Amino acid sequence: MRTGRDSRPDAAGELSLLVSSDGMEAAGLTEAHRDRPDPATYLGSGKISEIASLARGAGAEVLVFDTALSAAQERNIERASGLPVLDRTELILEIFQRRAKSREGRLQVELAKLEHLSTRLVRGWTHLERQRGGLSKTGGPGEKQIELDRRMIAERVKILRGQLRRLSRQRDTQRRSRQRGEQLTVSLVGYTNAGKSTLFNRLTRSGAYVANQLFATLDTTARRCWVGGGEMVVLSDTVGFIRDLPTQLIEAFKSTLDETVHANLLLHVVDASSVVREEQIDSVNQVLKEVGAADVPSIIVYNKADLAPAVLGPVRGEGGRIASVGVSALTGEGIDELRAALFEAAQSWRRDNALQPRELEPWERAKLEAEERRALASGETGEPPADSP
Ligand SMILES: Nc1nc2c(ncn2[C@@H]2O[C@H](COP(=O)(O)OP(=O)(O)OP(=O)(O)O)[C@@H](O)[C@H]2O)c(=O)[nH]1
Ligand SMILES: [Mg+2]
Repeated sequence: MRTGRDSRPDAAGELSLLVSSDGMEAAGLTEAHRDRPDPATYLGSGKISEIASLARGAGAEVLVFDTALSAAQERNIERASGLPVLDRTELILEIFQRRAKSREGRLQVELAKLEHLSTRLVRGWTHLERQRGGLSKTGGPGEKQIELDRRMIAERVKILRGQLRRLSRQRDTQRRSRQRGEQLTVSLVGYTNAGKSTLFNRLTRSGAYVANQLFATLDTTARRCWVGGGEMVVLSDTVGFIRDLPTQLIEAFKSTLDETVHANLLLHVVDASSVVREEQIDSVNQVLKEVGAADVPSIIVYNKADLAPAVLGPVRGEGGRIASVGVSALTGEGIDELRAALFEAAQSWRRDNALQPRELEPWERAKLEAEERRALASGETGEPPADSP
């Protein structure tokens, strides 16, 4: 179900991917356009009954709205249609919950869900009710119950915040020790499903989880990445962004997103084959701004060049620095140019900060050499092309 004046051609595809990423199957899709949403029901009553009968005809068990609904709107649509309703925020929260694997990830999602829940309690509507067994037909819980729920939530939120703060301190320490390594730290950012993990695996020869679903990656992983000429960078794969990322998630994922804020360089990975790639770039820049990473230098990586070959080849911008490169993380096309760009970035970062390459520990050198041997054996030299500095 899509509403509003949203007529981007890819929005339907994104909604279908979101729905399937939550383990559901889309039974049908319908659009509604309203200049101003009804404060009580979002849509008009005629439209809601139309949707309800469509949904029943298609055997749907839940209505998903590709927009944020207020607690009251949600409750009223559920009553009018007789079907449970998920709005866009809740759908994304559900997906995050499915994906969260690490302890930190689980805590972050739980916190985000509770924060969301507490906004829903304000109007005397509780989703705990749904968890307790089906839709209430009697007009919601009593004030006393709401008070209890609210107190329980507040206590749990406090505990979660404390645990997350401790984990965040650990993360800071790890990050500082990495930064003492005096290597350029590079963070992959981009719209969900752009191919960040595929690119991460290609560059670091590791096995991060890749899937054609939204938010496949929730946790941050960092690996060394050899970029040729004896130069190395530390590359992090991170959670993908999406248009209108729920603010509760941004807040809860603060420490994960901090990896991005503290990176020396961002590789902004773009699905070059998407018809809405400019909008996706804007959405990502918006989230970067919200997390305070707007000023971190970045290179745009147009990925999926196998589907959009026009993007191949580096483009230089201000001061001769590389502004964008085109690659296919899938086929490996353009990867040498990307490595060369990283090599260049690492060298100029070193120059700017008057840093010497760090003396490697023996085990690091051994690991690096093994990596290099593997790279050579698989036909990837990892060396910058001959014409680069
Ligand atoms: N054709 C093509 N598909 C690609 C390329 N890179 C990645 N993909 C596919 O795009 C989908 C998403 O890839 P991921 O690497 O999981 O994307 P991601 O950006 O890490 O996604 P999230 O972790 O969900 O944010 C997968 O089906 C990949 O196989 C590419 O260069 N070309
Ligand atoms: Mg990923």
